[in-house]
Amino acid sequence: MPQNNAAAATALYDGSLRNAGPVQNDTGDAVMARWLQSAGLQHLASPLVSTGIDQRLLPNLLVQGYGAQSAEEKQRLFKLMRNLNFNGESGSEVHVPAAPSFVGMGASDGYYSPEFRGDFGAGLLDLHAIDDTEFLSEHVTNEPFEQSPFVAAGPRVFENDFDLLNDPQRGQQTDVDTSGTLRTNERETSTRENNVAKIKVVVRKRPLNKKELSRKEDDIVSVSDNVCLSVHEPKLKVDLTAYVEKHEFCFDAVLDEHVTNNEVYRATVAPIIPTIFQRTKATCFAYGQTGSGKTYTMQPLPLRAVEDMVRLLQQPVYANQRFKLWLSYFEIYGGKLYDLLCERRKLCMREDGRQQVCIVGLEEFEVSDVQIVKEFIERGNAARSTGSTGANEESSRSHAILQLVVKKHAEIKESKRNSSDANDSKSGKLVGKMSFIDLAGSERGADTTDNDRQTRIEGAEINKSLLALKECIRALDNDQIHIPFRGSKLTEVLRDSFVGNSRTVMISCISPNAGSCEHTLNTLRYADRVKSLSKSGNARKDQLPSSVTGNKDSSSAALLTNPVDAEDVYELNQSIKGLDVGRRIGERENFYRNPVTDYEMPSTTFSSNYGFSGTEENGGASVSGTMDRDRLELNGSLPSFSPKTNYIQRAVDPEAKVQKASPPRRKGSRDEKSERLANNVRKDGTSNTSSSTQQHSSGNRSTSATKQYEAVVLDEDVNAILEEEEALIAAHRKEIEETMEIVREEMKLLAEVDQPGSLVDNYVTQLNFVLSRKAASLVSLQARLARFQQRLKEQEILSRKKDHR
Ligand SMILES: Nc1ncnc2c1ncn2[C@@H]1O[C@H](COP(=O)(O)OP(=O)(O)OP(=O)(O)O)[C@@H](O)[C@H]1O
Repeated sequence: MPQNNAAAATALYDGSLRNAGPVQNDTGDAVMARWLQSAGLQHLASPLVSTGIDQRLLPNLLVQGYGAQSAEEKQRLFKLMRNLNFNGESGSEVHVPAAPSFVGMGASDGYYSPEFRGDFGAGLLDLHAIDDTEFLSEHVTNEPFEQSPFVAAGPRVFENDFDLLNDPQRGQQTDVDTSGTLRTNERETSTRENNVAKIKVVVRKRPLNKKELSRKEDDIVSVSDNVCLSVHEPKLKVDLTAYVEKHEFCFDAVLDEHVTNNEVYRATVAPIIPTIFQRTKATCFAYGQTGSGKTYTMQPLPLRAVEDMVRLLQQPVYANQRFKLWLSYFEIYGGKLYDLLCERRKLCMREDGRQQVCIVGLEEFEVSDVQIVKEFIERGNAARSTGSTGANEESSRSHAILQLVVKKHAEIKESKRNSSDANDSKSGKLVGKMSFIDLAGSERGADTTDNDRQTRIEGAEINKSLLALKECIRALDNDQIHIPFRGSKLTEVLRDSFVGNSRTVMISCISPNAGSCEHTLNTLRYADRVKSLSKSGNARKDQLPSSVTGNKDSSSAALLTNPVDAEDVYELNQSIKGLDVGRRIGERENFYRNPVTDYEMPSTTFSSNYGFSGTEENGGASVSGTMDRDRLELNGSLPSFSPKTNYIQRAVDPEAKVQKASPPRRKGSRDEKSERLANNVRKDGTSNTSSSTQQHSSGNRSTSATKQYEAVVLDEDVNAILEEEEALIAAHRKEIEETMEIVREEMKLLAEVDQPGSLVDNYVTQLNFVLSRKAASLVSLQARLARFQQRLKEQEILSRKKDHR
């Protein structure tokens, strides 16, 4: 039967689209009947045959309601037509109904046959994809993934993105082969592979842990269905009456504390795996505060992925093409790369001529079974940089990246014939890549109990990379030509996952206890921004019932109303706050020195900047009406935001920073920044006079501006220190090389002077020259060292001053 399906598809396709005349012979009828049968629509075959209706009229049947009665039948018929590419061919004759809400996909995305679809649709900056990967056969037969019990429990959860993989109805469209394994028809498989959303945001809530239970902490996160959750924030009124503020969020999926790691895999990574064999570069990462379950969530995913990938590799279509799976595991710590599977060897990142990211020295290991992968992961984890935080004894201080790469290897015979291909055959040609990233705890940067310089620098790096990551994901999903991957080492490393045919899954991990409320909210807001600002996210949110939208958390709701403006101003704050690396500041209206908070604007700050009235005493729902009106008014005055946008572009866009490459301590640069900041604050003050909260906080504005300015300066310092540190180390290396060269020259001089009859004058002159060079080199290094020491002291004083305020 599977072969029959393929044959039927081809025959019908050929018959209906390529032949000029209709296919009305017996073979055509039989093919049609079989094809309809494959979609569970066999009962439509007989009337068609008996009436001699031409298949080319099939599209019109949908319009006329011929035969297909139920909505489900019509949908199946429609899918069938799309698979046969009737739409692409028949032009105006065909009625194309509105796509059934495939979030993030155009109505026709991924549904045309290879001939019409072209090269996997529009990719972002798809410059290297074609050069660097093999063009693979679209006709791939895959084993489908197991139906998730989780999905079954909530059938609507993944209906938009993952439905075809998890659709129980698919049983009717698949056939069982002799070995008992499920096989899908080829065309449907390739269609499905392109139907996985470009970005998926999933939230996972962990259960209360022992400590939290012993402290009798409340679980403040309730998962209402599999896509929405509520955070019940305990609050106090001014008169100390307790009340609860409810924040609602909706995502592509919300996984509660009962969901197992297997189910997490099926909801997140499983649907992407087949696409890796189709030239896709995918990224899955976990985000959240320390101790929220990122590592717990991320660690099993590669194992499950390898299981499925190995199964796919064994399929003849891939085995015949000599596809192999390779694993590497490295970490980014303090902006530097270390190989976790090679004694933490320091790695260098380079770009080749085609801007392809290449991590020099990174060891890749071929893997063919899960057990080996398990061992590699354990080995890598043991080498990972961890430290203790209040919330987690084994807190990650680095971003760990595990990559599974599918490569196509040339035949040995071929490589012998053409020796220039020898290297290729050894390393293989990249087909697709799956990167798993266990991000450092998002609050690492403001570990208030341990705020030494090293921790602050670590925190600044973490903040920078999280902000850059969000920027890249947004750019990716909005089909922006410019992807700001230079924003951090993390995004630079993932550069090739942000171009071409890519997929991203973000798993936001949250802790349910009341004590983590603020962090939980900030994690959810970060996730919300990643999702809601994307095209697909907007589409989804637009469909939300107004009650949900109205109840949404204020900042999220603001973004729904006008994502661009709100985001721009939000980014202004983030660009300032995200750069902050010191201890938490007490005043509530100012940003906190906490990286989680660094990605979120406290509601009062938000209100003060925008004239929104989300005060503490108002629940999200009760203020939403006024807030929306205010926002709409604000949205009407777009031009007033442009200076901020300019600032944001300069402050956030790391490429702009790189291009300017101005010395960080240049006075002019600080003055410029200060001026811009002051302008922004002035703008805020003049454009948002309607808000009560703004009035409330206006008295603090100048202090706030000063602190924001200080934060920018502090960040500049941290960045400068990191740059100078690199430069110092490089200079030291160079100095050693020079010294060695000089020593060699000295030895040569000694050897010469020892020769009988040598000229001592010559020796003295040359030695003098050599020693001067040696001294100059040392003095230069010492000067650099002294400057660096001074910078460290300045930074220390600056941050202490800030801490004491
Ligand atoms: N869904 C869950 N079910 C059961 N236990 C969990 C779950 N999520 C996390 N845990 C437990 O919570 C603790 C902290 O989890 P984990 O180390 O994964 O946090 P993390 O977010 O990676 O922290 P950090 O950023 O500090 O590394 C671990 O002991 C882990 O076993």
